[in-house]
Amino acid sequence: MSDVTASSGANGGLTALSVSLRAVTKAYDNGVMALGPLDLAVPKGEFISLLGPSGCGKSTALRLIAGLAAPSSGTVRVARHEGVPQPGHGIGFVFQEPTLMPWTSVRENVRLPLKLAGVMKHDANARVDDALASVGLTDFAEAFPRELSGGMKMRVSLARALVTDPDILLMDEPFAALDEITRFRLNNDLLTLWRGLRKTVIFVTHSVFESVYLSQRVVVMTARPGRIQADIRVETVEPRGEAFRTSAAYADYCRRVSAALAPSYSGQAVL
Ligand SMILES: Nc1ncnc2c1ncn2[C@@H]1O[C@H](COP(=O)(O)OP(=O)(O)OP(=O)(O)O)[C@@H](O)[C@H]1O
Repeated sequence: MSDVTASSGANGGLTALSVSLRAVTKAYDNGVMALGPLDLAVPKGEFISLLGPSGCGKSTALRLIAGLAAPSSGTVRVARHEGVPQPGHGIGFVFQEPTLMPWTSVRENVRLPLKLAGVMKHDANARVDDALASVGLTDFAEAFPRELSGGMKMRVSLARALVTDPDILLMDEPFAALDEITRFRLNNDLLTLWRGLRKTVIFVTHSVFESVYLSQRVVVMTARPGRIQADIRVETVEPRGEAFRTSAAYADYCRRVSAALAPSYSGQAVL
């Protein structure tokens, strides 16, 4: 039996947990066993990365958490705000492709989730302005997507995910297509945002370096069907910055995470 539950925190024992997956599996209709069994508990406000080989089920895990797909077995629980109804069900999703509407402005792209939730334009405006300011795009509100660089388009996508003030931000390889300099900059800006907003972030990446730089916890998954190979806590002086990126501690964490990933591409037994 699968069970997808939205808990308000007062029930379901999820007071401190944002997301809880218990013995979750996912088999697609074509017979592909994509995931699991997977157990994962993410406390509120934590920034975790899911790292694993291509096709191990990382995107599937995000889709299950977002309620875009149902597990084949097991339980997915997501804690929600109490009281105020949340457009977007309290979850913001950022994909690798910014998927912006090319025919309209940055402002209208960011307003879309509020529009879909029936929020009137004059009520939405202040929230759109806040979201644009949070990603440094105030001056580009009236620009069209074609006028933006790849990094700026990704900022619009991030603003669009933030505009509903979700509790949880799911990010599926958002910076994978960007050049390294833009990626580093967006990494830093994302960390600044996270420190200010303290949302729960579940960040999918293929990059060991990115996962260690960004997250408090790196969850390394096995090859398909994805299970947890290692769960590594990254403890360092906050706030993180270039000093961390070039430190011996950072290199050491990267080595540990790479070692945990190794069996999934070398076929070795798990240590
Ligand atoms: N809708 C679907 N129907 C059938 N199979 C699917 C579907 N979505 C994903 N799969 C398969 O499930 C497995 C896991 O896919 P998923 O996209 O979750 O992996 P991933 O770890 O995110 O991959 P990548 O890192 O390459 O993006 C893959 O083998 C994929 O082909």
